[in-house]
Amino acid sequence: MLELSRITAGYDRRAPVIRDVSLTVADGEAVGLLGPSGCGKSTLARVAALLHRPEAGTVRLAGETVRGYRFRAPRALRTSVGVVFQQPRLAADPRLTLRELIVEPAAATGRSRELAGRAAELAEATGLGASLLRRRPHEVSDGQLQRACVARALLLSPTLLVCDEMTAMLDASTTAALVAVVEEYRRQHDAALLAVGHDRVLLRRWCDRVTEFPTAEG
Ligand SMILES: Nc1ncnc2c1ncn2[C@@H]1O[C@H](COP(=O)(O)OP(=O)(O)OP(=O)(O)O)[C@@H](O)[C@H]1O
Repeated sequence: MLELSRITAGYDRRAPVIRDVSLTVADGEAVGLLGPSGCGKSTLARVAALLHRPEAGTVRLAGETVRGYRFRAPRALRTSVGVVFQQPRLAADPRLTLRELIVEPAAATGRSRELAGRAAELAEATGLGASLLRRRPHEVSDGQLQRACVARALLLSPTLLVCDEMTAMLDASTTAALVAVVEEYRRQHDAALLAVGHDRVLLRRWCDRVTEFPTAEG
């Protein structure tokens, strides 16, 4: 599903954050990625989600070699990856209601009407009732906003989910609820998962395999 080969990436060409890192996630597999703060896990997750162009190395997604990142990535490839970030407040457009936030990826592909029912199902699965769906990000808690971000990430039925510290700012019950939603989605769609985090116990429980950064693969 995802093959990251000898990736070098960062924010300053002279001082890359990650050097020569490789990682593979098989079809339907859940891989946990652990590592100390600042080692570059989020940077690698952003490369995997086609949001950050590496300086060197190859990314293959669903058998295709990735040549463009962000808006330069082909839409079909971009929408085959769902991403959930650590800080929902930075990821979510503050002007949108939670309902609009969930359905926005469909609007970008002209499929809002077709996917309205799916958006409602995902809102229900993530525990968001009608009154919360009418609110904007500043009117809900971090946990409620993260529920909407998970629903949004699943809307276009991705075959790979990248969860970057998805549960870092959540309490135990919201963590359990959102991990259960992701797992149910993966069971139904046979989707793969790359879960980045600090919580070894959670990742061991959640994933088929947990790897330390830099990965054993290189
Ligand atoms: N947009 C950016 N511009 C410049 N440097 C950045 C940027 N984002 C991250 N960095 C730097 O890159 C390094 C790796 O950051 P990254 O967020 O990938 O690490 P991480 O392992 O995910 O950390 P954490 O576990 O604390 O989230 C850090 O030194 C960080 O300061």
